[in-house]
Amino acid sequence: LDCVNRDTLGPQKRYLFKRKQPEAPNAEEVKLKALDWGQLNFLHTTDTHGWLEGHLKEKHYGGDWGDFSSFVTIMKEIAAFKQADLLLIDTGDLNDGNGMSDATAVSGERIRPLYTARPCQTKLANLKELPFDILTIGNHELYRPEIALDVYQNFAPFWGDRYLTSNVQIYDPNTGELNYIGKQYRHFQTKMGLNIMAFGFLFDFDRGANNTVVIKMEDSVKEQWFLDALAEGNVDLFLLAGHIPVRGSSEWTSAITAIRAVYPNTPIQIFGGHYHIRDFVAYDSRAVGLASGRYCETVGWISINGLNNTLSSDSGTGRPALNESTDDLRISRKYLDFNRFTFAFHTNLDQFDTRHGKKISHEITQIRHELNLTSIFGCAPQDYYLSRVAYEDKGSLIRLISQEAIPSVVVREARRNNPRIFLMNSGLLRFDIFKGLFTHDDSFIVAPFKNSFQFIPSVPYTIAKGVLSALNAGKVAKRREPEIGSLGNHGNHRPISQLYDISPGYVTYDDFGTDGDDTKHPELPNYHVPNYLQGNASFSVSEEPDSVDVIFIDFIARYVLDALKRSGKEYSLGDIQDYLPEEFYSRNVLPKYAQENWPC
Ligand SMILES: Nc1ccn([C@@H]2O[C@H](COP(=O)(O)O)[C@@H](O)[C@H]2O)c(=O)n1
Ligand SMILES: [Zn+2]
Ligand SMILES: [Zn+2]
Repeated sequence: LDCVNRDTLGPQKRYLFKRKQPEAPNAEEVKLKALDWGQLNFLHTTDTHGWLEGHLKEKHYGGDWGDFSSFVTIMKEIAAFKQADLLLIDTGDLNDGNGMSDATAVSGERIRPLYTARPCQTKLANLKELPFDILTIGNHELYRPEIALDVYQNFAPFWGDRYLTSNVQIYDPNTGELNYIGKQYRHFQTKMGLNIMAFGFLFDFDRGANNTVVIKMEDSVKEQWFLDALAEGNVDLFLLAGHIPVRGSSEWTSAITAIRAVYPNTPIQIFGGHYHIRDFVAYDSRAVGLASGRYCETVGWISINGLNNTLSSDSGTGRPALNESTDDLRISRKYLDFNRFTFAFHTNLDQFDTRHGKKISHEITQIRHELNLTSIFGCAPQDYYLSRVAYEDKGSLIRLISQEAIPSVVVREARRNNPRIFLMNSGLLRFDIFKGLFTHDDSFIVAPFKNSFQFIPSVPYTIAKGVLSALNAGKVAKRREPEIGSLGNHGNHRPISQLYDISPGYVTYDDFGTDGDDTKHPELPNYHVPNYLQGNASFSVSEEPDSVDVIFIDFIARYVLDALKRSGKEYSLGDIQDYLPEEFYSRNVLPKYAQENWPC
């Protein structure tokens, strides 16, 4: 392959037969196990949110998009050698969460091309770097009209029938027509001859920009085009890629029910996302779903054997979807840590870089430089965690933001002495702050959104003091909380049984048990984060002022109105004013706070 550096790759047998443990790059020495390969295999990313530079401050998630490109390219070669299929899937939310994606005029405009980058010509048709087979859209591609348009005009056309938005549409600015952003489905044959019908869905999202439409999934799967697609027949496996949590989502129930009405036994493989966790669910004896985390921390792996009642030569691997099932279908799943050590191990190559992967890594460095991502606002005096410590802890990020940073930097001079409360959704905070340099990049990593501050002046305190609890009891302006058994940002939790001397990380308990994490980490603590937070200024908690200014993030305005009503007073949109005269967004709070409070 032109894109593979033959000097380092060598003949295939060098990496296919000599399985040796590559030298661990640092103290994080772990014993990984070879992956179970099947007839049909998948690698999956989701909710990358611009983290293509990798985690610069956490080595165990330190691989970048170039490393991943090399990994995927070689894994596809290994699949070809094994006469197996390997498909690469992504389930959306490409922007919002990192300087790489958000320090640009239109979020994601510099990172989306890194998905489609094809700087070397290949002799093989369809070999793209990265060679995604199916992608779908996330809610973050739809919040702002210009992002949705960029996806529609540039990203979707590149992928053709690989970019599936079966229930997401956009008004074409040139024709005024309502069109699907991508294609509705793809019916294709794999290299090894498996017939796959793929769809790409978004959860029932109602906050998209005005130029977009999301059709509820229960309606989508009743539409004629969907029924016609099912009627085409000749399907060995349904592949449903969706920006939808795999556990407990009525959206997936609708899709599985619709397919099962026509195909009671055909395997269904779901790839989900949006909750930012690792998870795997068995829906029935031939339908399973995988969620592969977030932020380029995880690469999900699935292998399937027994399709068309044929067990491959590697038929010993995998297990039935349900414990009690006697079905022939054998499935395995793994959550791989996104780092070079993992990629080297599973390609069985110490040097697994392709020329193309190196180019992508190089381009990432260039983009970071161009976007000035390493410029420094200050030095954080300690770590601040979103959910690793309790709210009362001085290392709590949500306490830092709600009690200190916002009250100190979000000030309308004319009302500086008025008692006031600040209300915000915790979902606007995306990641921890680590002690040390706090950079331009970190400011997007922690709080990427351009949400502005609004307020209702002089609300009676008797009403205002009930708003936070009314908000937390009401509709959620955040991703829905996973159910019990699947808590928090860090996956499902279980007692630690097998630990190595490595960094804390994901410890996952899913429908197949506790052996999903490729690297065994000590478990991170995980404290509940309420959906809404409040800070106060110009009065103390023991005081009862007559009235307060109620200041809030515009993203939650309608929920605040609803909560005020439930607390006893009805306000309307007309009562809401901008709090700050100039453009100042939630993403600007920490840079200003760091400049004023965190000297280096
Ligand atoms: N302008 C915005 C947009 C989104 N949010 C928060 O992000 C959550 C969704 O993120 P996922 O990665 O889980 O899709 C959303 O529920 C909000 O909490 C925001 O604060 N401001
Ligand atoms: Zn997301
Ligand atoms: Zn999402």
